[in-house]
Amino acid sequence: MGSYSTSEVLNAAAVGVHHPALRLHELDLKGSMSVEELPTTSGLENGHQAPFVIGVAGGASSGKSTVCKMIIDQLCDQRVVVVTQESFYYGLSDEEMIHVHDYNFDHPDAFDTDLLLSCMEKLKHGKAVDIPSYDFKTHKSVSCARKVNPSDVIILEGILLFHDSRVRDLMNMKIFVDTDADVRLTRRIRRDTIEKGRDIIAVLDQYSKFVKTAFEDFILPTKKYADIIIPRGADNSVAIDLIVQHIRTKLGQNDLCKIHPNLYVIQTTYQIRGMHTIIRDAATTTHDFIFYADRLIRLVSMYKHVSIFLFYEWCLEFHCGK
Ligand SMILES: Nc1ncnc2c1ncn2[C@@H]1O[C@H](COP(=O)(O)OP(=O)(O)O)[C@@H](O)[C@H]1O
Ligand SMILES: Nc1ccn([C@@H]2O[C@H](COP(=O)(O)O)[C@@H](O)[C@H]2O)c(=O)n1
Repeated sequence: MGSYSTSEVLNAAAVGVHHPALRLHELDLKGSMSVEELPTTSGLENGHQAPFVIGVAGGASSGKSTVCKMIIDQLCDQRVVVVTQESFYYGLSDEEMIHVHDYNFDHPDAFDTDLLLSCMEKLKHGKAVDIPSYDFKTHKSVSCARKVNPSDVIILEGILLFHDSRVRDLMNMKIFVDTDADVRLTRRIRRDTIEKGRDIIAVLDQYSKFVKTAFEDFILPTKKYADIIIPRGADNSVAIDLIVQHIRTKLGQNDLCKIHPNLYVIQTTYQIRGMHTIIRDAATTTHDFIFYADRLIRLVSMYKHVSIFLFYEWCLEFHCGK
């Protein structure tokens, strides 16, 4: 990597937030990189701009909704909608209601993930959808669904959002809110007793029987899928500022695409950021500059949807008869 230490390139690429997705193998800039793999921000193929989808997962009462609210407040000039995973809880049957204390609301099977996927598919394609409303008192969906209109940004929030790969694949950015277990439990007791009117013994029973185990078995293992981990949740305003900054950059690119319909913006990857860092550095050797500049130009000129270079077939006949 020429005269660059790993930490220099890492510093240039990382944005300051704990970023588990940044791995050394991604900095193998000279390795093969398929142009086909590079997405663009242009949504021209289907005539509308695909929304920027953010997934926010983490334990119950970790502060997910509060983090979402802070992001929305800062993105005040954008159309943002929040879709919560809890809207997709299966309603309990009469039989299940009798044994409600034995029902595991923290298991992946408690959610109608197929319905969530179909709602998200519609939203992603610019269609309004009816999102079910869930009642934590009756443990059932209520009849008045919530109409959600297509937006620039969709925030998907819920404890088990990173569990199913089909749901993860919908997301442009995955955030895990990482709050200590004792803080989560304290907040849960306060919320469930005061806001949901539940009995404290039942809250503690549910926690030790299902919530704690499900966190360890299903939620914590999905932390590895996160692009960004926010320690301390909403208290971490630095992380939230950086996330909002990143979203603004992405949305800015979408805006450019709206103004210039023939503009394709190749989405930044760590490889691209690393190459930019290298070619901008005055200490870069001529050889490295040519190598990385060439790679960057190739990415632009070879992109499968960008027909900026027209090719004509010519048949040349030489005097010698060839
Ligand atoms: N940083 C914080 N400091 C104090 N209380 C908080 C903080 N973040 C969240 N809370 C409170 O904790 C409870 C759970 O937070 P919430 O954002 O709803 O978590 P989640 O969506 O993960 O269940 C709420 O009553 C909320 O007001
Ligand atoms: N009828 C229900 C449904 C869910 N829960 C609990 O809610 C928690 C998830 O919600 P957050 O807002 O905290 O993410 C989860 O731990 C379920 O146990 C419930 O108690 N009753």
